[in-house]
Order: sequence, then C-alpha cells, then structure tokens
Amino acid sequence: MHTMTNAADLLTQTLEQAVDAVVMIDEHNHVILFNAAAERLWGRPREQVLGRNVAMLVPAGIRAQHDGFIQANRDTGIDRIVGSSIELPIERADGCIVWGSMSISRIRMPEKTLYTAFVKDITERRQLDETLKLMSLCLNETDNAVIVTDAEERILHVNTGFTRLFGWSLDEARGQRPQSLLFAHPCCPRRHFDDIETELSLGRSFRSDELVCDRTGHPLWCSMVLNPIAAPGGGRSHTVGILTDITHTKMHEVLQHKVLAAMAREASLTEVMNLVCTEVEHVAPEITATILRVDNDQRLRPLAAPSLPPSYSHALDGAPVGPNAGSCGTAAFRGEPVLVTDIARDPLWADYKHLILPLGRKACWSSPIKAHDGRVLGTFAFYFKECRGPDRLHERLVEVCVDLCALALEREESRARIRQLAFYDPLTGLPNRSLLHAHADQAISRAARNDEPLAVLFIDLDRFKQVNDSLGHPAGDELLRIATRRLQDEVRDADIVGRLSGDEFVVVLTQCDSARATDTVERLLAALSTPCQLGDVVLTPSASIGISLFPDNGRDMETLLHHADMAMYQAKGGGRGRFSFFSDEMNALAQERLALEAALREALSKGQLQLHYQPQLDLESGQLYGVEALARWTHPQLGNISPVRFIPLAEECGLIGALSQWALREACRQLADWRSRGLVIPAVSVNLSPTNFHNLELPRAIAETLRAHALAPSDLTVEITESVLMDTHPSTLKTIAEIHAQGVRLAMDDFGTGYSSLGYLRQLPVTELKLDKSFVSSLNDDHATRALTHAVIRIGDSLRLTVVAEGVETAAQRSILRSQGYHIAQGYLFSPPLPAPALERWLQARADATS
Ligand SMILES: Nc1nc2c(ncn2[C@@H]2O[C@H](COP(=O)(O)O[C@H]3[C@@H](O)[C@H](n4cnc5c(=O)[nH]c(N)nc54)O[C@@H]3COP(=O)(O)O)[C@@H](O)[C@H]2O)c(=O)[nH]1
Repeated sequence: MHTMTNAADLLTQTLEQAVDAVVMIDEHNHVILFNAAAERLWGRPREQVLGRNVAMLVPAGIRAQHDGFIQANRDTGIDRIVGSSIELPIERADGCIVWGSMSISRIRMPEKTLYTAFVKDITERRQLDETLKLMSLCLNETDNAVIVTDAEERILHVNTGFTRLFGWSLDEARGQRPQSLLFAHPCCPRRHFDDIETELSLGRSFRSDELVCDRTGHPLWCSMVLNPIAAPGGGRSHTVGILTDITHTKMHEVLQHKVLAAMAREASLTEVMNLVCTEVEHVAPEITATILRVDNDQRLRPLAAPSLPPSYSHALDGAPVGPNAGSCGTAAFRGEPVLVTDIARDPLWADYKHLILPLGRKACWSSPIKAHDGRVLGTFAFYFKECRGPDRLHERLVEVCVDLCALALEREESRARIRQLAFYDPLTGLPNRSLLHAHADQAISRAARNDEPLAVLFIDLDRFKQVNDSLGHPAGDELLRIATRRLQDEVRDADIVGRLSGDEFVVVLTQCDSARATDTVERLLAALSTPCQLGDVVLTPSASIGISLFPDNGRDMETLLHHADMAMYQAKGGGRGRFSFFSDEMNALAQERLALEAALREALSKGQLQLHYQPQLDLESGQLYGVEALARWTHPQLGNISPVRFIPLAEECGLIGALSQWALREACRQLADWRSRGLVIPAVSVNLSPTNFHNLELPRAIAETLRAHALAPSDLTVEITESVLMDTHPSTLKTIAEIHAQGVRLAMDDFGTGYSSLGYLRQLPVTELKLDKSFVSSLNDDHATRALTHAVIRIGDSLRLTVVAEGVETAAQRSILRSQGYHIAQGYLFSPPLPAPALERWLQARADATS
C-alpha cells in the first residue's frame, strides 16, 4: 500500500513536471488531472478545469461531438483517437489560438476506462512550417530563377523557376558553378566575371542584364541580381541570385535601338534590313531570316537574306505575289502569316522548293509586313533546317521585327515620294530640271574623264500651245506623255531624258558625236511626228530640236543646254520638224542680241528713244486724218536701229510694257503740245504689242495719260495686230474691251496678212482697218490683189469701219485705191514718218501750198 501510494505520488509528480501538457479524464469525461504545462498551454488554472467536462478544452468546432467520439471508443474499442497523434488548435482562455500535437492513451481499469491526453505545444513549429511553406511558394511558384551558391560559388540550391527557365534540374545544377551552366554555350558573348566578384566581395549587390543560354543553347536575355550573404566570421557564406527573363523587352529594346540608330545615321534600306536579320539570327541561331519587299506590280523584291547565298535572292527577284507563291508570296497575297512546316510536301512551295531545299531549309514561316493603312509592304520570313514551326521566342521576334521593318519600309516610301516630288516631273515621270542637271553633270564628268563626246538635245514641240488652246489642257498633257514615251523608246539606257517645262524636253546622248547625234535626232523627229489620237482628233505632232556637242560647244551642262536652246530656236525659225546644230555664228548673234538688249534697256531708261509721226490723209479732201506714231532708236555707236529689230527684242526680254507706256505718254504729250500751239492734228495712233494687253492696268494707264494731257479718248487710236487673236491670255479680250469702252479707237493693223478668219472682226471692237502695205505695193500689176483690196474696202464699208491704206508710194496706187473707194491713205507718197518738228514743217508747207 505504502509502495502503491509512493508510486501514485511519483506518477503524479512526474506528470506534473512533464514538459508537455497532460490532461486525464474519468469515465464521465470529467478532467481529473490537469498538469502545470496544461495550465500554461490553455492559460487556465487547474481549479477552473478539474471536475468539469473535458469538452471545455476542446476546440469550439468539435466540442459538440467530442463526448460522442470518446464514448464510441469506450463502447467499440475501435481506436480512432488512441495511439496516434493529431495536431489541433487550442483555444486559450484569453481567446488566442495555439497549436498542440496530441496523443491519447487509454487506461483500462476493471470498472472504468480513463483517457490521458499528452499535448505538446507546437505553435512555434506550426508557424515555422507555415513560413517555410510560404517561402517555398515564393521561391518556386515564380517565373524568376533563383540560385543559391556557397562561398565557393557552387550551386547549393535552385528553385523550380530556374529549372523551368534554363532546363537544369536541382540535382543537375547542384555543385556546378552558375557560369558553367548559363554562360558556357558558344552563342553567349564572352563574359568576364571579375567585376561581379569584386562587387560581391565588397558585400555589394550586383545587377546587370545578361545574354545567357539555357540547357539547349537557346539564348535568353536575363536581368540578373546577385546578393552576397555575409558569413558570421567575415567574408560571404552564400550568394543568392535572381534571374528574370527579359528576352522580349530586351530584344525589343536592343533591336529597336540598333535599327533606329541605323535609320538615324541614314543607313540604306538594305543595310537596315540586313541588320534586322542578323540580330534576329543572333538571338535565335536556329533560324534563317529573310526580308522581301512587295513592289507596285505585286512582285517580290529581296531586301535581305544575309545567311542565304545571293543566288537564292536573285532567283526570287520578281517572283509574283499570289495564292500559291511559297510562304512569302502567299503571305503577301493573303495579308496574314503563312506557316509551311514541310516545304518538300507543301503545294504552296511546288514552284519554289527546288530553290530552297538544296540549301538545307525545310520549313518556312512568313509574316506580312504591313503599312499603317493595312497595305502589305513586304514579308519577314524565318526558314528552319527542320520540319517545324515557330516557338514562342520566334513569335516574339516576329512581333518586334515586322513593326520595325514596316517603319523602315514606310520611311523609305516617304523618302521615295519626296524624291519623286522633288526630282521628277509629275506629269511625265521624267527627271525634272534639277535631277536632269545632276545626271547630266555626272555624264559630262564621265565623258571628260574618258575623253568621249556627248550631245545635248533641246526639244520643243511645235505648235503645242495651239493643241492646248484648241483641244484643251488634258489633250496637251496627253501629247506630252506620248512625246515622253516616244523619246524614251528611241534612246539608250545610258542616255538621259528630262522635261524642263511646258513642251521643252532635254535629251543627253552619252558617247555621242555629231554623226550619231544626227542619226538619233532624225529617228526622234520621225518618232515624234507619228500621228497620234488625242480624244476624237488624230494629230500629227512635230518638234524642233537644237543640238550642242561636248566639248566643242561647251564643257558644262548650263552652257551646252543654253547653246542647244539657241540651236532649237534656229531650227524653229526654219519651219516645223527640223533640227539644227549649235554654231559659232549663232552664238555671235546671240551675244549681239544680248548686247542689244542691254543697250535698249539703257535707251529706255535714259530716254534715248524717239517717236516719228507719219501723216494719214483723206484722199478726197487732202485733209489730215491723223498721224501714226512710230518708235525710232538711234544708238550712239550702232546708229539707227529699225523697230523691226528692237520691237521683237523688247517683246522677248520683257521691255515691251515700258516701251509701250513710254510711246503712249510721248504721243499724247506731243499731240497736246501741238494743240496747245494751235496745230490741227485730229488724232494720233500708237502701236501696241499683243503682250501689252495682258496687263489689266493698261486701260487705267491710258485713261490717266489722256487725262494728264487733257485729251479726249477719241484723240487716240490704238493699233493692234491680228496676232492678238492668237493670244489666249485670259486678260487680252478684257483689256481691249475696257480700252474701247473708254472711247479710245482701235485699229486693226496689217489687215489681211495674218489670221485668215474674218470672224474676229465680230469679236474685237475695232473701228478702223489698216490695209497692209504688201497689198498696196502689188496693186499696179496684180489683178488678184486688186480684187482683194476691193473686197477689203467692201468689208470695211459694210461693217462701217474706216479703212486706211498703208504704204502708198505711188500716184497710181493712190488712184486705184481712190477708185476702189478708199478714203484714207498713208505712205511715202505723202510723207515718211517724221520727227515732230519736221512734221510741223511738212504741215506748214502743205498749208502754204494750198493757200
Ligand atoms: N509695238 C510697237 N510697234 C512699233 C512701234 N513703232 C513701230 N512699230 C512697228 O514696227 C514695225 C516697223 O515699223 P517702221 O519701221 O516704223 O515701219 C513703219 C513705217 O515706217 C512703214 N511705212 C510707212 N509708209 C511706208 C511706205 O510707203 N512704204 C514702206 N515700204 N513702208 C512704209 O510701215 C510701217 C508702218 O507700220 P504699221 O502701220 O504699224 O504696220 C511696224 O510693224 C510697226 O508697227 C511702237 O512704238 N510699238
């Protein structure tokens, strides 16, 4: 008994001092033992627990069923709870949850069964487990690769992200150096690891973007961060490295940077495209990249294929885009990527496989390169040495590259458009003046270097203006296009054809002497004069051609062109469809003309021109009808220069406006002066050139001049020639109508010599016709002329126009004219044109004679 008591005490003491909580319950599930560790675990003193149902210690979730579980064990003896340990949450008195690992012992006694629970506090371990579990999630359930190395930089651990990214398992990686796994492949750039070691040994983190390779040698761009872990005794115990796959971003960045840099330094399109292919092949060595352009005729034009022999590109050049045109032609046709995994068998490649299979490429994936408006500009293709399709990296590469290629191609298109606008004539597509000069300069330099002759042709279409005026501008444009085609057809590739302006073309014939130039020009004239259909009209065009030769007629394009232009004028002067070589005489004439132009300019500005006046007389009464003012120029050195020479010169060099204004002012001044001195001069006629009527200010200037000299509009007659009618300038008819509306009289000069239609007499408000002196001069001996002069006076009479006969030199002419009904005449018979004082004397002499 004593021994028993001691044993029970011993047991109680032992249980009391146990590290783990001990709870014993009786057959009514009442707690009969609750040791000190249990008090600490549940946070309850034993007084609160002893004698009460153990359910109070059980977690709330199973409290209701708890007694049932124990009773089931008592009744059945089936051990669900005894003999094993379970982990369960424990609700402490303060509401906190701690964790215990519980094992239950069943104590069978004859009359009852007791249970003892041993509960170990595992709260801390549970928390640690939880932390480890989360850490493991962090470590493994990420796309980043994590490496832990020891002090010797040998791998201790890699996460599953590492295995996924690089293909090496933990077992394979353990003990290796990271560089031997990631940087060892030949495709990796050579890397010196000293800088990494320096940083880590100083206890500093190391960060950089690196091109590494996976187990298969596949390159990947990784952002790498290495953190050294300090050892307790100094130095470093571990290094933790994290590598993040930035291939896509980096690829984009690197490719974009390189390609944009190339474009910024004005690299050619071919250079840029080759760069794209080379960079792509560097990232993915298993592919062969090619870029093709689609031209305006929907044909493929190779731009880059740096890893394929040039013969392949040559063979593809000009291949059509279509539904069965290999991967590229089909991709361009469909506007979507085309994958052919087996070129040998795929029908799309039937016509092309013989070109690529011998080069060891078995599959091809081609993607269209599209402009921002959706047009297919080209194709970007990957060829594979195996029958396969693209992987994710390839897809990413294509995504990046097609955008860059589109940018480069669109940029090229814009540049070509700008070049076209800047250097080509939009109507004919021929080089314009600037480009023509640039090409011609090169050709002349080449000719000079090689001591070869060269010819410059200046071509002007005959009567082009009339085509424009009569058939309209679209017909004129079409004629220019036809002429362009004909010129292009007749010259060689090495020759240059350009359009200067309007109907002026220039052809530079390289390696061409005068004999060859003659042959070519004859051919060109024949081609240009072939009849052509312009709308409803069949036209037989023609051209005049001037030729200058290098080096005889000039050593630069400007001189050669100028001389060819002069020769062209010479040719035009000889009639339609002719050609003329430039000559020194021609040049001398041109020089003379230039000198004369300068002298005329000076004469005008210094008031060196004069007006002479020729009287016009009434044949019946002998009364003065009026005087015609005619310009005269006496040059200090050259002497008298005829208006037949200086009036056309003034028209050509733009001086006719100033000259005519001067003539108008001077004639009005003189008339006003005569009148102020009592001389009876009924009116003065002034000659104006067709171009004077382009000036809408002319009516106002005439009105002001008349006003300034207190003259009536009817005191002035403006003489116009029939050629005014050939002038289609929009201002001409308006100006003439305004002058007429003021009351100024209009005379049609040189009547009968020009435009052979009388219809214009209805269009122009003329009041006077001047029969040309050529009719008068042949009146005596030509019956036909007499019939014509008769007809003219009839026309004048019937239209109520005054008819003035010009150039009357003989009494016989006067007599015939009088008999035909002419009333007014002018000519040497009466007086030549005279300076104002001489005219005054002439008038005085006549007056004296009659009185
Ligand atoms: N726009 C301007 N044109 C002008 C001006 N001054 C003259 N001209 C035109 O120049 C052409 C030549 O003129 P010119 O040499 O003066 O010859 C005129 C007369 O001198 C000449 N004439 C007169 N009578 C006779 C004659 O009996 N026989 C003969 N052989 N010639 C004669 O005829 C010319 C008259 O010209 P027009 O009446 O104008 O036809 C000439 O076309 C002038 O118009 C000017 O200031 N502005």
